[in-house]
Amino acid sequence: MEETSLFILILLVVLPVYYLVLQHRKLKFCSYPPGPYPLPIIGNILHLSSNDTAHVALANLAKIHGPIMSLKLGARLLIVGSSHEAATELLKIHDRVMCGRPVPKTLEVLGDNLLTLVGAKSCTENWKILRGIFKTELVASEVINSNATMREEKVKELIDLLMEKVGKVVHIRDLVFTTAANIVSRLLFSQDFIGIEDERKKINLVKEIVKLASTPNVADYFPIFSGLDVQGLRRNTLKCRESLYPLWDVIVDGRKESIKSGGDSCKNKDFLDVLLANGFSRNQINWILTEMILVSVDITSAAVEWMMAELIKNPEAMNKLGEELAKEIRGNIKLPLFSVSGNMLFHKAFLDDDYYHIRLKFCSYPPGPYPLPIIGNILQLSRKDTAHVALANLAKIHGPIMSLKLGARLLIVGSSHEVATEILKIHDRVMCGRPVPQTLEVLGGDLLTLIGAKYCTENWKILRGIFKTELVASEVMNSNTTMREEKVKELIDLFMEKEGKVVHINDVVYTTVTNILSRLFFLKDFIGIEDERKKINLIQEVVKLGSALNVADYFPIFSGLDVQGLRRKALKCCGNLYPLWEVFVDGRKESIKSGDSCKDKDFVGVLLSNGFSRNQINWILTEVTISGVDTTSAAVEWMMAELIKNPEAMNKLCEELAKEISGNIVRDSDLPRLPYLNACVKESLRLHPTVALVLRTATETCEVMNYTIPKDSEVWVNLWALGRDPTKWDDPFTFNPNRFLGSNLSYMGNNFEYIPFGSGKRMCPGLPLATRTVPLIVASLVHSFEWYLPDDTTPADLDMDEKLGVTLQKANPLLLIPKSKALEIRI
Ligand code: HEM
Repeated sequence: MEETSLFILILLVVLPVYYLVLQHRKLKFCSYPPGPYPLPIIGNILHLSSNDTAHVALANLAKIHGPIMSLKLGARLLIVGSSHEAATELLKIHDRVMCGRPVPKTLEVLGDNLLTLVGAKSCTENWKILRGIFKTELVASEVINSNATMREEKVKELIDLLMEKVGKVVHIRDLVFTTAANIVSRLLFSQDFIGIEDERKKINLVKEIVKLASTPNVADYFPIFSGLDVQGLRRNTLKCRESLYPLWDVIVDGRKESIKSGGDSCKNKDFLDVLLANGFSRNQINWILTEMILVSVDITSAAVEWMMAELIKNPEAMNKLGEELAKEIRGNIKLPLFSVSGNMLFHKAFLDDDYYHIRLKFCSYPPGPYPLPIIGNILQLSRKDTAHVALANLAKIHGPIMSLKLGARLLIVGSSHEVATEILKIHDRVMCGRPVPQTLEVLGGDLLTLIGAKYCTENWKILRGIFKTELVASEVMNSNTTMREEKVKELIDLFMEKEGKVVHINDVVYTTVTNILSRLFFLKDFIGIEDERKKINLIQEVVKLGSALNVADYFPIFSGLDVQGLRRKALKCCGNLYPLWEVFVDGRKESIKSGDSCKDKDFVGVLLSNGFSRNQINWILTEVTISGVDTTSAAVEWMMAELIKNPEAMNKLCEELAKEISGNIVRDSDLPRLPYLNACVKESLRLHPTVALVLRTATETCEVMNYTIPKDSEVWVNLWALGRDPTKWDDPFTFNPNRFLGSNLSYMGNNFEYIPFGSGKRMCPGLPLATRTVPLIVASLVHSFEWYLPDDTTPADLDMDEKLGVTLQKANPLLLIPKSKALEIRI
């Protein structure tokens, strides 16, 4: 027994030593490439003991042993090529033979027996199939081209994220890692793999698998350990798989479901669709998705990180690249990282434990007046009622695109037609947000809202759709012609009664316009003679509160508070206004209930039949009224003031009306035959755009005129400045309607030197109503009356001072005395 034990012991000790000696000798005497002397058993492992600098160690060894070397890693022979000749022989001449891949045993646990690309030990038929699918479905030139927008979007998201981190330290590789992973995942299964909410979880998971796969596994080099997992690498890899595969399962199951339910026919087929259509198993798909992400993402993000590090380290190259980009790139997807030379400074690059962290400092906002600490440029706009003029003056100093700070908020102001074009046309999709004062938020809250919509949400779209079809569609406009004419006739009758007396033009017109709207709302006048000013005052109070500067909007410290009492007052105001709407809304409900079918096609009827709540309807009526009445009545007042101030224009208009109108009543159908009237309206809106500042917010970070406009900045377009731009208008401060005669400048928001109704997604939806109401009222006033200024004021004395609230009003109301022309009715 003892002998047997001894024999086994000898076998166990002597045979491996004999085997190793043999191996060692074989190595010595065969004509393998030269290399450092291998130690018994471990070979040259000590030469490469530091895994993360093996490439450097090998390059140094190549200096001694030549461009092709042999080393021993445990039991494995390793050949290393380090010159282009060696590379040519290995990868070109002997490509067919050298096409195997050493797959670490760690990874084998994941991909073994499966079709695999990077994990294929030799170029098998299965490998060929998979590589074929990869090439056709992922990287064929049509696929690459058709996914250009997707890639640009992903990079844009990266840029937006960097914009949010302006001035902070960012981890370049991690951020790019997410972008690269999502670009690949979009190709694979049309979804982002790493969402914002995932934070580092998924990134860490992928990195962990990469790390495990690249850790030398003793089982790969010492057959004696083959099949064992002494370092726990396989166990840890399987653990990672347990976390990763369920993530793939969700995606694959979701896709299977959608295919089962008929699928999304509009969606292009992606890689996953092809795998499923080809009957790939769940395990197979999980592995393919894993290896695609593993091989592509780490490598791509490292490449970007290195390139950034080199550019930072080589400012000359960075500048040259910056110049090339500034010269060649047009449009908004310019990478701000390389923004126009000098606009952005990379302050410092430094190494920490693992990665380059790069501190970025952006200075690429548009120029503007120097902001004071905390309050910023608020003092420059302290007189809110002339903010449009102050901004136009600042633009003369700082240029047509400026940035200012209002407390904590960044404000971008555009004052030229080029800037307006970029903001409202080129970047309309991004600039479609609206800054809603916290005062108004309490009223609109969670309700469907138009003017109060911070973003162009689905709800906003629904409401805008209803607004357009039910209030201003051409059929609605045409079918309500008589109603509008009647309301204007009432206005004329009222002035007839006041003949010889001083009248407040805006007040009277205000009532007319409110009632034109309320007739569209619920077929009744909202403001009756008996109401005196109560309802008008209430509406005007809501407008005033909505336009008052609320500190909570500019200083986050006050956010949610109501230090000026604006929200409280707005709520109180609506508390008084809403019951007044409700009288009419309830009336409409009753009439619908009692089957008054011919009257169910008004706005409120449509809102009720669509199940809108009482509160919702109250708010919609309020917001349409506040956006429509103030603007329209101010437009009439300004135009009347200009006509009084410019008797020549007034006479010309009177002549046109006398010639074209057959009778004492101007009809809606007459308007197209009155070119001078229409030119007067346009000219008046040029000088006095009743919405002087178009207010938007940037919903994403973008670039305008090569400047960075960060997400959430407030963006104003100064229509008042556009209308008075001397580079676009001859004699811009003179009221000269002739300039619009024969001109093709329309209200449609296509000519950016003239956009009184705004442009793009948030353009005024009330335009069709406004452009038929304003000329009808003014033509009627001018056709029926001669107008005189009170107190012997001459037209030259008439002041044109402005006051900016939500709308641009005449600071001193226009007071006039009507004298009937006592026209004969001509039939
Ligand atoms: C002369 C009269 C008017 C002028 C000059 C005017 C001008 C404007 C302007 C410049 C805007 C902002 C556009 C933009 O952001 O690009 C706007 C928005 C709006 N206007 Fe008018 N408007 C007038 C009459 C009306 C009328 C009569 C109504 C309603 C019947 C109305 C309802 C609205 C609404 C609801 C918005 C907000 C749209 C949104 O944010 O989606 N407007 N208006």
